[in-house]
Amino acid sequence: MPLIEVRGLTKAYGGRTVVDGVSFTVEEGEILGILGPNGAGKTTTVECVIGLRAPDSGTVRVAGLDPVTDHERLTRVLGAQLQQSELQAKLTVREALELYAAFYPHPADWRPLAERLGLTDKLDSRFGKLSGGQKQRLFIALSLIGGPEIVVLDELTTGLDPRARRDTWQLIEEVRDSGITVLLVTHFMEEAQRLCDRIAVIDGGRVVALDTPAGLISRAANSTVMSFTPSAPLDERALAALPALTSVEERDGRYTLHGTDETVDAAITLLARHRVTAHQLRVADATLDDAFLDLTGVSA
Ligand SMILES: Nc1ncnc2c1ncn2[C@@H]1O[C@H](COP(=O)(O)OP(=O)(O)OP(=O)(O)O)[C@@H](O)[C@H]1O
Repeated sequence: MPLIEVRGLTKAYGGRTVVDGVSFTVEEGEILGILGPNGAGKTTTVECVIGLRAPDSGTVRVAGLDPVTDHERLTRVLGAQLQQSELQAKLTVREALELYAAFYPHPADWRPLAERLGLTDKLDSRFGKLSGGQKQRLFIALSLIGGPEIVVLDELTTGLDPRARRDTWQLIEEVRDSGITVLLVTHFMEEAQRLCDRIAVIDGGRVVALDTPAGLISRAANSTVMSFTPSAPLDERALAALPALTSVEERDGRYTLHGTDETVDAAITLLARHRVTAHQLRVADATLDDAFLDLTGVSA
């Protein structure tokens, strides 16, 4: 049985539908990513999963519980870090951990948690004085303190420098490896590709694709990109007739072909037949970014 099950979720604000029949499941032990352009309905969806908002229609079950009517029991199995989480600036890290531990009947010991998250030497620092990365580590600790089976992380690494972001990714992997199921809202393609077992792409309040990162990439219309500078002029008509070619551009004598592996094989054969050398030949796979652009029409 999936740990999270969302079926036909719909939510409107002031008559405007922003989540429109969203369905997905999150299986035990996986990291499911929710990816989508600004205003796609990601946060609203996640707020329904954690019981902060009631759906207009559809059902949400988390570990078999209704997040709205079973909210009390839900907090024992689900921890959350929300977008733009804040704490009082004067609260120390230790005070925050103790305060959150007091919310739960059987909290995890916060000391090893703080140790694991590299917060031990920050226990007496005030929240307002922490760096962005330290704040995020504290929020991860706070989301784990109740000993949850599931954590929901919304835009966890927004605003972090690349180093802090990578450290946070490693922490999330450790959380998953400890057996906790993760629902992750993110804007970052690299983050989604690295961390997520599956990704639900949401656009305009609907799930437009749900697949593994590799599965999404293979759906991109232009799954392979080849570029080269030919040693002699090319027969453009022969190029345009290459199989599975979706576009060809020429700029300052350099050609870029979008297509599939079949296009690349045929282009190489064509060049060889005409005894043309392909200088600075580059062949690259499409990225999750390309797939996202294809699916949503918006660049990440
Ligand atoms: N409380 C609210 N009242 C009215 N409209 C809202 C409210 N919360 C969100 N919206 C609107 O609903 C739409 C979806 O917002 P939501 O925050 O769920 O999207 P998102 O995908 O998380 O966006 P972002 O990536 O920008 O955080 C947006 O157009 C937003 O302006």
